[in-house]
Amino acid sequence: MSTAMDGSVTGAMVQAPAVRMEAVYKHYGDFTALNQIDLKVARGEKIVVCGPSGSGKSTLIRCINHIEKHDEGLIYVNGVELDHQRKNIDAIRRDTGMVFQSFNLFPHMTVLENCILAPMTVNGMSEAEAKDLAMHFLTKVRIPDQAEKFPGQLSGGQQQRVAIARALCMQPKIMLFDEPTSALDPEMVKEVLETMKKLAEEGMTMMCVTHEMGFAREVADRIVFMNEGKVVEQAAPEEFFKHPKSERARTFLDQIIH
Ligand SMILES: Nc1ncnc2c1ncn2[C@@H]1O[C@H](COP(=O)(O)OP(=O)(O)OP(=O)(O)O)[C@@H](O)[C@H]1O
Repeated sequence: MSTAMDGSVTGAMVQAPAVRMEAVYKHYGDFTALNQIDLKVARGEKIVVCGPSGSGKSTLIRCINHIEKHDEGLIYVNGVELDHQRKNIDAIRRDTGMVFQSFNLFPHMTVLENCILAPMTVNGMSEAEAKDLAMHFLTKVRIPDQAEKFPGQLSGGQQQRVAIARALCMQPKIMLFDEPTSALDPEMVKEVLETMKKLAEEGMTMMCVTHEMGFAREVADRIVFMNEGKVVEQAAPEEFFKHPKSERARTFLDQIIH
């Protein structure tokens, strides 16, 4: 089986892509934040979404698990349509783990309580099962010893790893990251990127909005470059960094790569 640049899969077994967006628009009043987005992400693919501030990167990610509602076009997650009647929203949310810049942990709950909440309330797991699962993922992100602490007692990097573990506890098929390291002190960035890299190596489908171009080079199968609500170009990292096609991508890369 092989993956084409547009995210389609060729070979014996044809599966629906992890994400398919067709002519997607998102408007805020008169402002068009997403302007005719056509994008496919194959299962197992790692996509880095980059582009200037305000280009629509967060909006794109947020539309995929319906934190934002797209206005026009079609979005499918693992072949299931994200319909405006919201019939499939719960299933799609379960399939898409989301990690935000600001961690979004409940401050009054311990790390473990943060991690077991959704598996128990949404997936109907018993407390014992949910705790086992949470400890498994807290071990994976290398902070099992922090399980009884409150988020405020942890470093930013540790809080973000809790957020990743919490998302993994829902056993998602796709992980969506929205600038997961941009609120962190520089020394914390590496540990979060290492965690993400490990997930990538294990075959997780990932879409990451990030300015971490070293991570993009190393981990991404494809870079999606956005400007003014559009996907302006997409290419494998070596191609994108060496030969960006658009003037806007060249300027962007000049600004962020020193
Ligand atoms: N809730 C909202 N109401 C109105 N405008 C919004 C809203 N959310 C986003 N926008 C606008 O949509 C545009 C795209 O925003 P978005 O956050 O997706 O950009 P971005 O590329 O992720 O930017 P950044 O890199 O600065 O986070 C911006 O101009 C932003 O001001």
